[in-house]
Amino acid sequence: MSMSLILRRVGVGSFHRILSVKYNFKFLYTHKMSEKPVEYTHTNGIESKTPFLIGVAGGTASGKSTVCQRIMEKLGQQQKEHTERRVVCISQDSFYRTLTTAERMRAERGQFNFDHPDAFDDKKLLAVLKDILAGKKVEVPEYDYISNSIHPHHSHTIYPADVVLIEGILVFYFPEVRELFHMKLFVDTDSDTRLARRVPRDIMERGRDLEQVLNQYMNFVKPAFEEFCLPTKKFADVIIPRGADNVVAIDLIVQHISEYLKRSPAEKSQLQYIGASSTPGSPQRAGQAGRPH
Ligand SMILES: Nc1ncnc2c1ncn2[C@@H]1O[C@H](COP(=O)(O)OP(=O)(O)O)[C@@H](O)[C@H]1O
Ligand SMILES: O=c1ccn([C@@H]2O[C@H](COP(=O)(O)O)[C@@H](O)[C@H]2O)c(=O)[nH]1
Repeated sequence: MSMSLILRRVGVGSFHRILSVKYNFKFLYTHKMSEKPVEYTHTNGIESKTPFLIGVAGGTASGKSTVCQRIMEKLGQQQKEHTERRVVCISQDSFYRTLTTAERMRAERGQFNFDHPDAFDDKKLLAVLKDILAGKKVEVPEYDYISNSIHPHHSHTIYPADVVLIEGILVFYFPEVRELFHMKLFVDTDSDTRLARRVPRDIMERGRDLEQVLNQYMNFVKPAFEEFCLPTKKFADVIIPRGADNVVAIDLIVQHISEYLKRSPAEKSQLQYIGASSTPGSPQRAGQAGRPH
């Protein structure tokens, strides 16, 4: 079923309760020619493709990873060997920068702000995304939340794929990174729910105690969400209320990706309309006001 047919069946009114789509729904199903030519690169004499890059932002514990996992599952990608996957997912947390000794000591006491843009190595993230767009195989570090640092021995090899999802609290914060995305999703889960999910997750999976989690949340996570993450919601093309609970929204996104995967390479290159071209504040739209968040 095509996206336009789904829209007609669901009805535009109901659709807006399922997810919010910026400007108009056309973005999801209009085949607009890319303003940037799609680059075909050659690695070892093999033509490789430019993948469709999807940014997934949202507050901590909003369900970004779970939404990406659901998308991968519904597309039957989780069961595949890594080398065979057509859709892959990367976390921005893999791009936390290495802390100085003093910062590491503050982090151990829960006094380092991991929610501030300065905590990330945005240049490295940008370089890796550019390599991915160039069709290269890349190594992505694994982040260890217990030692608050990149794991010294573990990394993930990301093989060239058709669709790459990048999820993280600040993936829309850095303009150069933001402009690389062909589609931007914002997982919009209410903050009480997010805190209620973060507390058990950080205690069970990230080695924290209750007092530490609540102090970090009040001192850093909540203020930084309001200052740095929430304002980036205006850059999203699609807003997903309630995260992974929003099965209809996830199914619509899955449908869009499946249709993309069925296309020939030439059709794909035409479908790679540039998300940045519809982004308020991007060079192409300088002077136009962004939608308030
Ligand atoms: N819809 C949901 N219902 C219940 N628990 C959820 C839901 N979505 C996520 N969670 C749980 O909440 C925590 C945070 O979810 P996660 O997807 O890791 O969020 P994020 O990637 O945004 O930090 C995890 O423990 C996850 O299992
Ligand atoms: O060493 C660290 C690194 C990060 N955090 C917190 O993690 C979240 C981002 O991850 P989500 O999966 O999106 O929740 C961020 O809010 C940091 O506060 C950490 O606690 N320790």
